[in-house]
Amino acid sequence: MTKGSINVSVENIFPLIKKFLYSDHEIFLRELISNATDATLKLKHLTNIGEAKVEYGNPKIEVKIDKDAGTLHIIDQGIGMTAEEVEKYINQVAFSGAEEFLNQYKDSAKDSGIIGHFGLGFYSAFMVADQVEIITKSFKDEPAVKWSCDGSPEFTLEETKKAERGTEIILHIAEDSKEFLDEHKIRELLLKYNKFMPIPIQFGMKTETLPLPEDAAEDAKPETIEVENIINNPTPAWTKAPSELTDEDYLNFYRELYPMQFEEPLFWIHLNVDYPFNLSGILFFPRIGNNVNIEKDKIQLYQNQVFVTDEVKGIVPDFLMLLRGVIDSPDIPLNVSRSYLQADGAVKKISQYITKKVADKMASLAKNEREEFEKKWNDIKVVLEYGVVSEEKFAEKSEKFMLFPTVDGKYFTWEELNEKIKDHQTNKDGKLVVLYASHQDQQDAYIQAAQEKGYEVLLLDSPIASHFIQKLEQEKENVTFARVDADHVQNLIKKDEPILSKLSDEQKESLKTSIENSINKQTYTVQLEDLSLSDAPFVITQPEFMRRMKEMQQMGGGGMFGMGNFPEMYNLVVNTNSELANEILNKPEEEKAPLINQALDLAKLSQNLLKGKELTDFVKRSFEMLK
Ligand SMILES: Nc1ncnc2c1ncn2[C@@H]1O[C@H](COP(=O)(O)OP(=O)(O)OP(=O)(O)O)[C@@H](O)[C@H]1O
Repeated sequence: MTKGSINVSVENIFPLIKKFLYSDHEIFLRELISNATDATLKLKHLTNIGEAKVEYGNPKIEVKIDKDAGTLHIIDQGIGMTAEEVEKYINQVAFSGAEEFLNQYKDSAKDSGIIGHFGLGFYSAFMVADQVEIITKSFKDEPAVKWSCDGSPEFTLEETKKAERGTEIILHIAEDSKEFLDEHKIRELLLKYNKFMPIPIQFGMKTETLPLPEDAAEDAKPETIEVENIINNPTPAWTKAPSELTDEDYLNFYRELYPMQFEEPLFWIHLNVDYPFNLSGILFFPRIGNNVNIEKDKIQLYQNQVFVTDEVKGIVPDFLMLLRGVIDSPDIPLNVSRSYLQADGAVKKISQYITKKVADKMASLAKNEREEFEKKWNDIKVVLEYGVVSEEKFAEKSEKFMLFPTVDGKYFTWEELNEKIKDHQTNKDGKLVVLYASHQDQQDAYIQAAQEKGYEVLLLDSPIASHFIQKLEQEKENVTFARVDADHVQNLIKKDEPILSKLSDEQKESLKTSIENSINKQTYTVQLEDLSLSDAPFVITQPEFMRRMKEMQQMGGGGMFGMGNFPEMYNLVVNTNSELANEILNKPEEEKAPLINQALDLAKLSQNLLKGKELTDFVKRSFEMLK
């Protein structure tokens, strides 16, 4: 037996490891299983190239709990180690890695971003164990050895008996880490980190019911057998070529990934690239609608099929954070802080690649499966609008796939829309005015008025529509958007048409004064307009600019500073050519106010602004009038 002391300058490194990595100490299992996987894959490689003259077979990794002994075992059938290799890889290489890590990050250890994702490898075992043993037999014809270390720099190394090739790591679980002797806990960790690792992982046994033979008697009981409980799927969909997969395979994988999601994804994008970086994965578009909260079931990041995190900010562009799925790349540096990640060249390229793939997929759907794409539009528009607003590269490609739905269920691309409305909706200054509603029911009166004039009205109702519109106006020359209630329909698209007025200037002045005296001037600005006889006498409008800035501010970002808290302000458009205007003018002074108030309430009602006591009073008053 050899006794030795690990060459170490830090007096006792293990308590330090434990302390620094405390918050994330469960990763020890992932690290040890990764090592077992590497050892197995190395053997596969060596047998493939004829370097190892042994049978590769169907190796597995076994995880076992021995409650009585207080130990957790990780057993593989990989290449194993000779005494010399243990000396080299465990006593020297692995240790120097751990030491280097500690020296480098001691001071910044509180930045858990660094610690959490640092592959500390074998020595992370000491986060949960007060003694660790390695029993290993190399695939080479050499005796098995046992290494043992109790967390001090002293270790022992001796020959031992082990018939099969491979390595068994035995963790004597420390008093404060007993939870890792709990089956549920270990199962949970295996499912979290190792669900898609490439070598089968066995954890205990399970009972399987055999199918009954066809000619079985009616009361026959099916037979059951005990089989190894394999917890992972070693060949998940993203590791296969898209040509090998059917739609059903993708849907099955989605269910496997998110067992608690009962709704199917709308479509998916298979990512696969190996130059200039290596990345594979599948992104799913769930039904998003106007719900922009992401709490659970996020995109998961893997490194060679080992789960790393579901915090993918910085790697996946922001607008795609609402998607689900998997990204697997060995090229994403995990041992660095978030701010560094965002500046990393490879990571930037990955983000750009993903953006491009999503844009290409959308363009192909819009071109080849237009009808289906239209049906799904409502569920994905938020993501795409967000993409246009936040990613220049995405915005550049977006004309091919952004759709503009109308209030009556038609969908146009920008080009189609432009073609359709350019003759009728260009104003006297040569600007194309795109009309839209944000709420079909609430703005019905305005929508109807616009449609009566032959205008197309879009329905832009996503929570970020105002940001999206703002962006389009910046990008496109001579285009302006106006919500249908931004002004009286006559003024929405100003044309060079002669305006005739029935009232003289003095009459208008008197009408304006009477109205202003009867209403709340803080909220409503009276605006007299010479409209046609059939146009509504009173209409409430909200100027586009003010309203949009307020909305943008409320949604976060953009908008003008302080606008979010600005009081609501409206214009009260009064049609001077209406019969009602005439009535008001000609009524005796004391009868004007009731008439004006009733008309204002009606206008409010059609803008959904009449609420609470005002509404109750209005209804009462209206009933009185019917008597
Ligand atoms: N189960 C095992 N079978 C064979 N060799 C192993 C096993 N576990 C560890 N080793 C050897 O010990 C070395 C050190 O392992 P350790 O986990 O500390 O670092 P690593 O795997 O090289 O890197 P990382 O820090 O990314 O985990 C490995 O490179 C490998 O040579």
